[in-house]
Amino acid sequence: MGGFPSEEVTVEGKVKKISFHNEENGYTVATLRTEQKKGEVVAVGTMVGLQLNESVRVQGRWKRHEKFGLQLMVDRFERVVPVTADAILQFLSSGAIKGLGAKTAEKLVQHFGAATLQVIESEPERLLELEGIGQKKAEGIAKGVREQFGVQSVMLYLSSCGISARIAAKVYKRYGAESLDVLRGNPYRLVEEVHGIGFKTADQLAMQLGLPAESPARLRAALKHVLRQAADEGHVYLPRRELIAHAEQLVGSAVSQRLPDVLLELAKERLGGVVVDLSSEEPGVYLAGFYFAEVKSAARIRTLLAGEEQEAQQEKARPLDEAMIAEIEAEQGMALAPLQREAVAAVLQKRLVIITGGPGTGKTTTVRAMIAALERQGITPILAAPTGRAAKRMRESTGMAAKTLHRLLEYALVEGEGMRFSRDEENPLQGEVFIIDEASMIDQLLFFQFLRALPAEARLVLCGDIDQLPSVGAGRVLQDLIESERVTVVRLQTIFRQAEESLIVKNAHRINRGLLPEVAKEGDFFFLEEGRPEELLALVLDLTARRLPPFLQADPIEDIQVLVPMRRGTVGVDRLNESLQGALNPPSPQKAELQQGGRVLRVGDKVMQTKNNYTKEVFNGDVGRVVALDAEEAEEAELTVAFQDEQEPRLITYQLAELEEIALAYAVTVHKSQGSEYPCVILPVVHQHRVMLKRNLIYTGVTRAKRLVVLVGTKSALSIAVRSQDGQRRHTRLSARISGEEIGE
Ligand SMILES: Nc1ncnc2c1ncn2[C@@H]1O[C@H](COP(=O)(O)OP(=O)(O)OP(=O)(O)O)[C@@H](O)[C@H]1O
Repeated sequence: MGGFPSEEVTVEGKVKKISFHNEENGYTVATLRTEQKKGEVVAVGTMVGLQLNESVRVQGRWKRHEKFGLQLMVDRFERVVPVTADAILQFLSSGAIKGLGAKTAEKLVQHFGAATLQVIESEPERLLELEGIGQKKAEGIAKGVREQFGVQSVMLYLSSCGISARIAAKVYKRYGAESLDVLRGNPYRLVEEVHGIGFKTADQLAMQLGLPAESPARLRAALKHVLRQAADEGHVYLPRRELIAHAEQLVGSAVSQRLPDVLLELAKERLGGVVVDLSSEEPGVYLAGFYFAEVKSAARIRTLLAGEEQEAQQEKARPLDEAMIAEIEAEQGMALAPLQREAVAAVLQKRLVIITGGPGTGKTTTVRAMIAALERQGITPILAAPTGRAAKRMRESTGMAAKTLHRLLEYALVEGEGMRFSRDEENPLQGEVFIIDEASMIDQLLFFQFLRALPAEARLVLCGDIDQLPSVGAGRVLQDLIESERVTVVRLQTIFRQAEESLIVKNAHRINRGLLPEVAKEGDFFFLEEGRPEELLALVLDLTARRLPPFLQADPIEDIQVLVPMRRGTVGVDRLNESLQGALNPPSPQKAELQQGGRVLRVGDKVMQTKNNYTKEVFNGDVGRVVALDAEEAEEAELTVAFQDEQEPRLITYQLAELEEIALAYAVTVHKSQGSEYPCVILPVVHQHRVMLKRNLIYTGVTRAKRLVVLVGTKSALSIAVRSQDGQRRHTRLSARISGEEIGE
C-alpha cells in the first residue's frame, strides 16, 4: 500500500458479495455493484449488519492494496431506503426485520406497493387491513423497521470504537435518535444511564473521541464508578484514601493528582451525587443515596430507642404475665427456655428487639410464642421477610399472612416515576408490631425504605442468623444494629434436643466454630471424597439422578438441590446445569425445546427467576418448572413457567426477549439460595472453588437443607473453607451513628 490518503468519496451500490465478516467487530469485506460507475467496488471496513442484496451508501477513501488492487476503505456506511416495490420486497424478505418472513413481506408489498415502508413506519395500524396480521405482529414489524434505519448509524459509530453490537443496541434503546449527540457530548453519562456500560467502556469511547485524560468528566466518572463498584461488593461507603487509590488505577497516575480536587467539587455540588462524611478521622465518601439511607436509618432507630426509654420511665411497658406464658407453653406443648421467655417479654416491653441464632436454636418457636402473646393483647403483628421464599416459610410456620418487604412497602410502577415504594413517611404502613424474618438479608437501602414507612409508634422485631452470608446489597444492617450495643438482642444459642439429633444442625454449628463437620455412616449428613473435577461432576449426576431419589423417596428435580460455591468451571453452576438437565430432563420428541444463547430450555426444566420482576410479580430466586413452550416461530417464542406459590401453581409467560431473566436451576449458587430451604442439598466443595471457600458460604449452604446434606469434594478444600472467615469487613457507619459516636445530618 502506498501514496497519500485520497479524498473522501461516496459510493452507492448493492451488496453483491460478502467475502469476509467478523461477527465480533463488524469488520467486513464486501463487493458492491455500483450504479455510478456501472462497475464493482470492493469496500472494506466496519459495516455492522450488512446484508446481501441490500442497497447501501458508503463513504471512504480509495487505497491501493498490493495484492487486491484498489479498495474503498469505509469510514461510514448507511442503508439506502429502498424506494421501488421490488427493492422494498427484497429488503423486507431478507430476514433483516425480526419476526417478518418472506410470505408476510410479499403480502405487504402487494397491498401497499412502493408506500409499504412509509405505511409500516408511520401508520402501522393499517397493517391490520391484511388478513393474518394482528395488533402484536403489526407493532413488531413497525418496531423492526424503525430499528433498522435508526440504529444503524449508532451501531456503526460504536462498532468503529470497538463496542459490541449488544451494547450499542442498549445505547440506542436509551437515547434513540439522540444517541450520537449524547456520546459526543459526554460519553461518561452512559456509565450511569445505560446498564451494562462500565467506566472502562465509556473511557474507551471518550479516548476515541479525543477527550483529554484529565477532563473533569472523566475523573468524576472514575470516582463514582469506584464507589458503585464498592457498593456492589457490599460497602456503603469507602474511606477517602481507598477511593482515591482505586480511582488512580483507573485514570492513570499521570492525572491522578487532580482526583482530590475533583472529589471536593463533586461533594460541593448539590446534584453531584457524592457526600464526604467528615465525622470520623478518615473521611468516608458515600454515594448520596447510601449516605442518606444510613444517616436517616440511624436517626429513625435512635427515635425508636428514645421512645423505648420514655416508656420504661413512664412504666408504660406491659409486664410479662406468667399465667399467659403458661397458657402459651401449654398450647405449644413445650416449656420455653429462659432466653425464649426473655424474647417474649422483650416484644411486650421494647420498641426494637433482635433475635439471632443458628439452626435449631428455637427462633421459629420463639416467634410463634411472641405472636401468641401479642394476640392475647389484641395485637395482630405484621409479618414480612426480604425474599418470597422466606415469606412463604414464615406463612407456613406461623399460619399467618406474611409478605415480602417489597410487597409490604408496595413497590410498584408509578406513572412517570418508574418503580418506587408507595409506602413512606407520608403514607406509612399500618400496624403496631412488625416481625421481620431472615433479617440478615436486608441491605441498607431496603432497611431505610422500611424504616421510613414504619409508623412512629410501632414496635419492631428482627429475626435472623448473623453467621449466614451477608446481604447481597450493600450494608451489614443486622450486625451493625447488634454492634451498636443499644438494641435489645436475644442470642439463642442452645440447640434443642430434637434439633440436635440432626447432624445437619450439629454440623452447621461445628462449621460456624471453624470445625470440620462430623460424618456418620447413617444419618442426614454425608461426605463423599472426590477431588477430580470430571469425576466429581459424574458423581453429582449419579447421586441426583440415581442414588438419592430411592433412598429419600424423593423427586430428583423437586426435592434435590445442588448448591455450588461459584458459577464457572467444571464444577460450577453453568456446567452442572447443562449436565443435570441432560440427565434429569433429556431431549424428547414430546418436549418442545428452544436454543438460546448457547443454552437449551426445554419443557419440564427447573428454572429460577434471576431478577425481581414487579410487573410479573416473580422475584429473584423464585423457582419453577417450564410447563409450555411455543417455539414454532423462533422469533415469537413464548415460554410458560409454573411457580409453586401456596397450593396453586402460578403460570407466568415469558417472551423471547425476557428469557434472560430465567436460568436453569438444577444447580444454583449458594448466594442465590439464601432464604430458601430444600429437602436435600448436594454441595460440592473442591479446590477449584478456592476463591469462594469461606466459612459463612458453607454454613449457609448446609443450613438450607431440611432432611439431607451430601458434601462432595475434598477434605482439604472443606477444611480451608471452614477455617477461613470472610476477612473483608464491609465499610458502614450505621453502628457508630446509632450509638452516637457519629451523628451526621
Ligand atoms: N423451648 C423448647 N423446648 C423444647 N424444644 C424446643 C424448644 N424450642 C424449640 N424447640 C424445638 O427445637 C427445634 C428447633 O426449633 P425452631 O424450629 O424454633 O428453631 P429455628 O431456630 O427456627 O431453626 P431453623 O432456623 O432451623 O428453622 C424444633 O424441633 C422445636 O420444636
